[in-house]
Order: sequence, then C-alpha cells, then structure tokens
Amino acid sequence: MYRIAPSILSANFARLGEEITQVLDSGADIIHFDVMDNHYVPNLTIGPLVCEAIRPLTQAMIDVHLMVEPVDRIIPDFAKAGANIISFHPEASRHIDRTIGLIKEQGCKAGLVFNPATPLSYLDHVLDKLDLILIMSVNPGFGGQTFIPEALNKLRLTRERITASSRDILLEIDGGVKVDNIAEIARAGADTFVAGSAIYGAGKESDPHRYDSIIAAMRAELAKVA
Ligand SMILES: O=C(CO)[C@@H](O)[C@H](O)COP(=O)(O)O
Ligand SMILES: [Fe+2]
Repeated sequence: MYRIAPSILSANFARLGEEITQVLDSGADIIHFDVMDNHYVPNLTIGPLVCEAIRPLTQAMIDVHLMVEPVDRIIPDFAKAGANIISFHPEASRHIDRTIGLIKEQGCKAGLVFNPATPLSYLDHVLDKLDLILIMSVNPGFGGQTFIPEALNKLRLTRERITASSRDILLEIDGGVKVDNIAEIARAGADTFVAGSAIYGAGKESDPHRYDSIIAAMRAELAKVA
C-alpha cells in the first residue's frame, strides 16, 4: 500500500488549516510536518503549537520530521501536541537508541532519517526498534530542491534490510518527489512519498479542488508499479 504525504512546508501558511483539509479531501494519506531550527538546518519553520492547532482538523497521521539539534527536549512537546510519527536525524542525537526510546515512551511511532551522505550503518543496532525509515533525496532545509538520484540506490538497500528483518517498517522518501519520478521511486522500494512543492504548487489558489489532479496523477503513476 502506497501513502502520499504532502509536506506543509510548501503550503500557504496564511491559510494552513484549509491547505491541510484540502490535500486530505483530495486523497492524501498523511500530513508531513517539517520542523527546522536554524541550527541543524539553515531554516526556521514551525513547532508544537502549530501541530496542536492542526490536530483537531483530521484523524490522519501527522508525521513530524524533526530537523532539530539537540532533538530530545522537544519530543514530549510534539507527542502532547498530537504527533503520530516522530522522526529525527542521527546526527542530531547524542544517543540514538535513547531518542528512539523516548519517542516510543511518549506513545508515538519512531523514525530515523538519512541525509544523502548519512550511511545506512546507523541502522545496524536499531532497526528492530524503528517504525519508519526516511531517506532524504535532498539535503534537508528547504522545499523545492531537485531529487538526488543516488537516493534510489539507498532505497533499494534499505528495502532489502527491511525485508530481511520481517518487520513492518514504513520506507519514506522526502525531497524532489514529482509525478514524473514517483513510479521509479516506488520501484526502488519506497512506500510513503513526501511531496511539498509538487502538491502545494499545483492548480489555482481559488480552486477548492486544486489538489485533486496532482494527487490522482501520483496515484495513477503508482498504480503502474507492479
Ligand atoms: O524535509 C524536507 C526538506 O528538508 C521536505 O519535507 C521538503 O519540504 C520536501 O519538499 P519538496 O522537495 O517536495 O518540495
Ligand atoms: Fe521533510
């Protein structure tokens, strides 16, 4: 089963609530929530207050991607704000196993995020504790960047490791996902697709159904994948 996760980083923040309900009404599965701290990455976005504000709008999973260093202190705040999945970068945690435990103690699913140059060896001793692995296909910090093709190889290797573990772990891709590359990304092993600029840049602002066609086009491409 494939899941489409619009990144609200590219939404119109002046109308954030509508932007979220519109992508969900158009068939999106998950809301991807990018948290940047102007320290781990050179950009500053949104925090737990915004997560709490959007929580009542939907039952869909809120997938919080923390680009925050150090990361542990903010995790309970996001859990209280209604996050379902909390993912973090291994470089932003002093004790990766402890951070995973903290996320789970708070009742959330735990994800580990791999930048383009982060080795998969970080999975060696924690794979059995993860609910999600997020492969970055751009360097984190901004929406609208170009997909880095080496991510396909990393997806294949990660899919092999997930299969070998027999565990139910989501394999998410984030960065530069578009209609014209989503099938190839799925063939490489991803099952969850973050897309920010591709979705929120589609259609006319005045059209309440502006996201229907882009999400349908992504699903049509995914349906071609055996
Ligand atoms: O985490 C990030 C960027 O650091 C992403 O979630 C982006 O928001 C994806 O945006 P597009 O590449 O799809 O425009
Ligand atoms: Fe993200």
